Amino acid sequence: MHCALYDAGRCRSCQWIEQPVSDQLTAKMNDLHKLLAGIAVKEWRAPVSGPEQAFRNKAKMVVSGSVEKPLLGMLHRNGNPEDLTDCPLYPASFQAAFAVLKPFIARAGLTPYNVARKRGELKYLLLTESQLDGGLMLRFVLRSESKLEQLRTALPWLQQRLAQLKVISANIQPVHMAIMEGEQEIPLTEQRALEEQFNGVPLYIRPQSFFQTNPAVAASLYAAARDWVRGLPVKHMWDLFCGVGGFGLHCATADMKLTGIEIAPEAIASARQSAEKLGLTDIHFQALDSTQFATVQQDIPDLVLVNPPRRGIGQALCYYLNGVAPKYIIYSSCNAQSMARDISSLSGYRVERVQLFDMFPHTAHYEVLTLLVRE
Ligand SMILES: C[S@@+](CC[C@H](N)C(=O)[O-])C[C@H]1O[C@@H](n2cnc3c(N)ncnc32)[C@H](O)[C@@H]1O
Ligand code: SF4
Repeated sequence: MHCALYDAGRCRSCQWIEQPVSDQLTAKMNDLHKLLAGIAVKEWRAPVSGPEQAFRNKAKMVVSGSVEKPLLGMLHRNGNPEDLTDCPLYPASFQAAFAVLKPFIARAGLTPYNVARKRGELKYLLLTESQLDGGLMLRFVLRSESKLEQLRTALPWLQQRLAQLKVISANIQPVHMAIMEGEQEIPLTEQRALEEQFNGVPLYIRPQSFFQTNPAVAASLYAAARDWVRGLPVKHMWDLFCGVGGFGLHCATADMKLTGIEIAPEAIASARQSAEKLGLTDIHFQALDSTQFATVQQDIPDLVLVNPPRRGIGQALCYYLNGVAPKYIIYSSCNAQSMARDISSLSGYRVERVQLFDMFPHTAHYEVLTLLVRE
């Protein structure tokens, strides 16, 4: 793929961009084979990839520059700002949105936050698009509430020009140079969630909850998990680290009991909304720590699906699973290294099937779906 910003040395985030995607896939498969070298794998499925560009549904833009001439993009290590509104990973609709957002920042008087001087208000713009209808969610990450009224007053101008904006909120992040988002989220529209749909399954995107950023590949991943689960005698399953419920909602049937566990309450609100829309009643989504939930359960399911953050599921959950021994485990991971470590801590399981999903093209990262069966 070609990226003018990469060629000009202005952004080097896509370190593999110069290699054809087929070579990238080969290198990722080699990496996965190496990480699982000590483990017998019965079936390797062919890797799944999606579009090479315009595949991201989300932009996280650092706002810098001046209020009259804001830049949306990132800061280099030396603190110099870079405008990335032309990044080819975003859909064309984002460029149109950025073109309206820049003058809006000036109209609303949202002075970009200056990291070196610790001054200014607007730190980030977070933009997400639904594939269902092109609806947009926009979040303003602000240093404080001091410009909130100005923002509210100016919003109708923005909404008139970007009719696809459905969900708008302000996130307050008072801490300097800390994680991107703060705890306080202030809704600025009545609509609080953006409706999405993968494979006919309704999903809801909200502020403060994880949502997959490559919708085409994520839809294939969820569909694969659904097909694998439907091929097994599963009447009761857990979806741990479930986020907005994508895996569980795909797998659930009217005669299956599903429990979904996720730490972020906003993600659980989305998952419950989907379950209600699907009319499925034996679905129980709860905002809890996965390990704390699991370790006090008596009713052990046929299948436990896990999709943890990069750190993996951890020793405590592995030991617990060894003890209660569900018949099947499906492990979906964005970090094959921690997944390989966790699998080697699981005893009494054979690896039935492995499939790579190229969720993060042009980088060394990938997603992998693994089915483990009790011996
Ligand atoms: C890789 S995401 C997967 C989300 C979801 N399965 C999906 O497909 O969108 C990992 C999720 O784990 C959640 N998480 C992190 N720590 C957790 C914990 N200790 N217990 C439960 N969920 C946790 C995160 O909030 C995040 O939503
Ligand atoms: S993130 Fe976007 S701008 Fe940066 S190298 Fe990749 S494609 Fe180019």
